[in-house]
Amino acid sequence: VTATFEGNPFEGVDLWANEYYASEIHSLAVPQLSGALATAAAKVAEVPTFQWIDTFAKIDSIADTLADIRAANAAGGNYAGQFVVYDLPDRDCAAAASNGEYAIDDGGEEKYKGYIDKIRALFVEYSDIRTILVIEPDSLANLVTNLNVAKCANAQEVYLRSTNYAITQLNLDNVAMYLDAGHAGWLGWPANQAGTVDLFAKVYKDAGSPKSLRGLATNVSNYNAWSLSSAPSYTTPNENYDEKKYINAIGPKLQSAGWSGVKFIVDQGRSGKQPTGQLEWGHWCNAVGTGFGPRPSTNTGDSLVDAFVWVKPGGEADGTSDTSAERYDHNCGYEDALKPAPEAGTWFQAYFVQLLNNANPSFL
Ligand SMILES: O=[N+]([O-])c1ccc(O[C@@H]2O[C@H](CO)[C@@H](O[C@@H]3O[C@H](CO)[C@@H](O[C@@H]4O[C@H](CO)[C@@H](O)[C@H](O)[C@H]4O)[C@H](O)[C@H]3O)[C@H](O)[C@H]2O)cc1
Ligand SMILES: [Mg+2]
Repeated sequence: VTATFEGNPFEGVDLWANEYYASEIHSLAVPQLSGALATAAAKVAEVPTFQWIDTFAKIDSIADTLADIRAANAAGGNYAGQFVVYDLPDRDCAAAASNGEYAIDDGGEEKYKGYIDKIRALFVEYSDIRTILVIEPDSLANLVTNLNVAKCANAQEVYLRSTNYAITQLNLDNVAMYLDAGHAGWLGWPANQAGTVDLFAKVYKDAGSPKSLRGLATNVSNYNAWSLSSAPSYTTPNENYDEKKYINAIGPKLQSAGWSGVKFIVDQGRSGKQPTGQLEWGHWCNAVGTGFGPRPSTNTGDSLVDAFVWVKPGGEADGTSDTSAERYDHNCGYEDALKPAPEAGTWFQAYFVQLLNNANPSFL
């Protein structure tokens, strides 16, 4: 039976802790730990994180996870899956660390359609499972603030057409989608809000206001608090110094711009220590002084916010610190970036231990 639903997709289900992250922790992290830290690490593996589909080949891991969920649900469970769609051509156009497999000048737009088509086929095959998606981190946000970057300006139309393809093709009864919308320190600056609202409202309307497109995801792969009583030094002079302020600044504006039912989810996976150890708010790569944050929950206290979630799986690197690497980004060389760091998306043990030691609530 198709897992149709109304309203908040996080209500009335349990979130699945996928085997991909659990196996990273059990095979890579735990063996390097002992005593209390090893015990705490094993608990992190039980937290439901989003599974990043950052290559065409990774689509097979969606099938694995959906099969796991189907089996668990057949045994009495009521689980939903969480995935990140992340493979745009000329991906991560303003940075180097997360550049992807597809290039616009090498047929990337058509290849991306094939990527989306294969994913859609799985969600149709597993229409009995509720599936929650974050669509293309950093992409539209870069179109708001980085059209001065040649690679982003060149990618603009392809990003828009590809995003439209994704949200129309994945508009299925068992699917809920959230478009990535940067974070308070990115699109939350007053100067960036108008551009943000215009772009996201346009994308929503141009796609025909898809029923499955529930809203926006914020703070993905970043470290901001949900709600603070005072501004961390590095956030000044932005009045929106946490995600609650950012969301409540743009939510009503999006409603007025034609997205009346817009809702939000907020990544809190690496937000447990506030203030963080960042020297500059814009230093996004492997930031020091961070910890695992509030666990995924619908208990947000804010009618605009469906859930706190863990989108970026803590322990997977943001980018390599190897200055000779092709994907080396200078952001990963800053003093407040933990080093030495491996390639984006690969296991970064020292970072995992940092998050574990600084976790709030604690796993220890
Ligand atoms: O004093 N003032 O009044 C004032 C006004 C405006 C100011 O300008 C703002 O300054 C902000 C920095 O504070 C900039 O925000 C940064 O923008 C970067 C992209 O350009 C983001 O990087 C991405 O981060 C992702 C993970 O989040 C990575 O996955 C991804 O690979 C990576 O590319 C940073 O997060 C984000 O913090 C704004 O654009 C800029 O408009 C500044 C001051
Ligand atoms: Mg990144």
